[in-house]
Amino acid sequence: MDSKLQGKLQGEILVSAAGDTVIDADNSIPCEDCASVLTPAGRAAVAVIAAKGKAALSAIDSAFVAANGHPLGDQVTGRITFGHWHDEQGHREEVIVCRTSGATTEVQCHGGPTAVARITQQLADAGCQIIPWQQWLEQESADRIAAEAQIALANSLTLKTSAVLLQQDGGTLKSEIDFIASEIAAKNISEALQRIANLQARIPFGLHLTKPWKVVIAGRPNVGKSSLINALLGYQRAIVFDQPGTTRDVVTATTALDGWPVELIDVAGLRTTQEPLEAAGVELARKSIATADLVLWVVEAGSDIEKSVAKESQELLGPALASPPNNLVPLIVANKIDQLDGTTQATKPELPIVATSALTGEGIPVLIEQIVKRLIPTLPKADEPIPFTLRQVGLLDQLTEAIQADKLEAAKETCNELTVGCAVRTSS
Ligand SMILES: Nc1nc2c(ncn2[C@@H]2O[C@H](COP(=O)(O)OP(=O)(O)OP(=O)(O)O)[C@@H](O)[C@H]2O)c(=O)[nH]1
Ligand SMILES: [Mg+2]
Repeated sequence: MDSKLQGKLQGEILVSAAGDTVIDADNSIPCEDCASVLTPAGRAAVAVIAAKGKAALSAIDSAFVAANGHPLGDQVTGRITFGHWHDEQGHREEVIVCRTSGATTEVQCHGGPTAVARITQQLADAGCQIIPWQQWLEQESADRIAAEAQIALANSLTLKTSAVLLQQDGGTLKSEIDFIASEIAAKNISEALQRIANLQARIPFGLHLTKPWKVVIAGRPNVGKSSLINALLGYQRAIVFDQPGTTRDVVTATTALDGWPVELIDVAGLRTTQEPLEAAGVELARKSIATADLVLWVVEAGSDIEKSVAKESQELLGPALASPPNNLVPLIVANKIDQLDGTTQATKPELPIVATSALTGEGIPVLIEQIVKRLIPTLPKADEPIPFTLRQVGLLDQLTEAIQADKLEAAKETCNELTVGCAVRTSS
């Protein structure tokens, strides 16, 4: 597995673009009396609070007065009931309550934070543990992968990433793991290992379904990096100025390229400088490059691009760029092609270079195409199973190790752990 993923597995909790803690916390610890706000925080029209357990249900029963006059216990399961929520200070609020199953009840109230806080506080005072919505989803699920897909969907950034996650929510990944488990049971070990390897090859793609790919736009000062980020975004995000050393801070913007979420990162032009502020910018630029999924190395279009690219990549990025791991081989962009005359165009370099003009927009569609090709070299087919959480990644590694060590019972248990949700575990 690549070292970046390994680092993440050792304790980092994935954070979505919205800054929300998402899919890799261990949400499987069951709680008896608990409640959770299932709708996002904010001034939404309606909030949904789900609760389960004896303490929760008796707290709802004493605060909720149904318009049909029946107590909560007599309300029909699966049918919504209009009524009022009362608190100890005598406040009254219109709510809809639904017993969604024998054990769980949903309260739908006004979506403002005060209404939500009042109801959850009453539930907490009655002894209910208030848990995050991700934990609620996992606890209530019979299929752990479907719960993870639903959590990931809330953090999905584009229609394309959502479509892939919906596919996994619908059972594609679970069916594959179940099939692998049956192959292990039948002792078809090489087939099982091959299928696990196929899943593992799709991990880098899967983990980016909830986290944009990072693309750093790097190069010498004044080559048009900031102009390119603006051209790719379609609006003026970064300051452009005809003076080398304009960009100092790291400027980021999230967009979709061909429907895939990408964080574009514009940085200071790389050069040796004695000016402390610019040197700080160059240092930040190097740090961004080190964590990128792809680096665009921008040069000014001209007759001796090959020479300048080779020289620059050695001087400015050092051996890391000259012989990097695959994903950091930079994509060379020759910008300002509008300045080339007929002679220099005729001697365009042999290197695989994308020629652009940030000024006129020429070459930008090709650049987008090439970026996407580099980020997603093989696009999985619509119905392919794709692992998309660090928990799944870790368990797939564990599964391979168990099979290779001929510990087939442990391997079957790992398959079970991958797929079976908390609701089944706690009931069995
Ligand atoms: N003719 C032409 N000029 C361009 C093009 N792209 C950028 N420029 C000009 O080049 C100058 C520098 O552009 P920037 O985008 O600020 O360059 P940069 O690489 O971000 O520069 P630093 O932030 O200083 O590293 C500006 O005057 C731009 O208008 C282009 O494609 N064609
Ligand atoms: Mg700039």
